[in-house]
Amino acid sequence: MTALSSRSPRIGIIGTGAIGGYYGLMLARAGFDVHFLLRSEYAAVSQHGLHVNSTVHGQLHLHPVQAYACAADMPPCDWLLVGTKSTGNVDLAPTIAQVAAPNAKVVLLQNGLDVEDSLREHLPASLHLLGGLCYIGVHRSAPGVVEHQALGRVNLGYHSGTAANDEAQQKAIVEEGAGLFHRAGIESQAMANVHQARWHKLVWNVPYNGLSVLLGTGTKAMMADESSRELIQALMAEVVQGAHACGHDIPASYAGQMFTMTETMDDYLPSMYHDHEHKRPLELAAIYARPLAAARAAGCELPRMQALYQALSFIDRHNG
Ligand SMILES: NC(=O)C1=CN([C@@H]2O[C@H](COP(=O)(O)OP(=O)(O)OC[C@H]3O[C@@H](n4cnc5c(N)ncnc54)[C@H](OP(=O)(O)O)[C@@H]3O)[C@@H](O)[C@H]2O)C=CC1
Ligand SMILES: CC(C)(CO)C(=O)C(=O)O
Repeated sequence: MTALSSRSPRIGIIGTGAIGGYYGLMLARAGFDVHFLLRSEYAAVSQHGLHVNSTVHGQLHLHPVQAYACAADMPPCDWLLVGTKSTGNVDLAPTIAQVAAPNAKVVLLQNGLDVEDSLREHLPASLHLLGGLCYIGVHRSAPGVVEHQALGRVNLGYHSGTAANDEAQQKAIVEEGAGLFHRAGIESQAMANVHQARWHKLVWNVPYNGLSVLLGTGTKAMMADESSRELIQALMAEVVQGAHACGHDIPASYAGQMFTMTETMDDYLPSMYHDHEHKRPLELAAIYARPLAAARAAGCELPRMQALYQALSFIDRHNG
């Protein structure tokens, strides 16, 4: 097992949107050396800093920000937190490779199944790749401004890299990652199986993300209507069925817990709703196409999820 570095690690945020901005700001406020890669919001963040308006922590401001418009200008980072949408993963590997210190750990803070796969094949073999499951409600309201509505936990699981055959090293890496978040006051759990953890997260994202776009509404209205409640429950049951077919046991009670949790939440617009509003591509491959294909390959058809995916594909193609 390789020894973990004792100096404070340098953290790079690749894609400073709602997720990257929130977690990056929290880590920087905890004293970590955090460097932020931005695209369209570079000028605003360089000038005015990053703002988080949080229902949990109040109004937070980070200024100045170590902000970059170009990956080549960033210093080598030990941990890279990727906060871009999964729709851009195929093109992201050169950017990550440019910023990564030797043996760096790259965490994909994204929703969806196996989002790591398309990136892994283009990354240097020496980099460790982890999945990060964010249980949080955040969105951007203006350049450099993030609204934090609820929650915040990040669950981490090892995906691939040179520790693939060394469970003890994987555990040490994942626990080191969780430790960074803990030091910033953020809940984080190590997950033994990242594929299973991604299926778990889909139980919420499959119904609510897609239906928010299709029905044009947030969770409150969906949870108040008998037809949408039935559809949500049926979609959740299909995700659990798909996970089972792929060899991942999700307890039957888990879907019920997610449903009840959403009933108690304030009205919430999932990230796919915001993507549709802003005419950005929807994360349909990660949240729908890939799980559907995995379930089908295991002999399991998920008809309601398939219908939702087809309707969303139409909407996505006509939203440009
Ligand atoms: N928002 C939420 O509450 C949750 C989101 N997630 C998941 O987290 C992921 C990120 O979502 P979210 O933060 O909401 O998305 P955002 O759209 O808010 O953020 C994405 C950011 O990545 C930037 N970006 C994209 N490509 C590049 C690039 N090549 N170089 C530099 N920057 C780039 C975008 O810049 P630009 O402004 O130029 O487009 C944007 O700032 C998604 O997979 C989502 O499903 C998971 C749980 C909750
Ligand atoms: C539902 C929520 C807010 C918490 O599980 C979430 O994680 C998401 O929007 O993806």
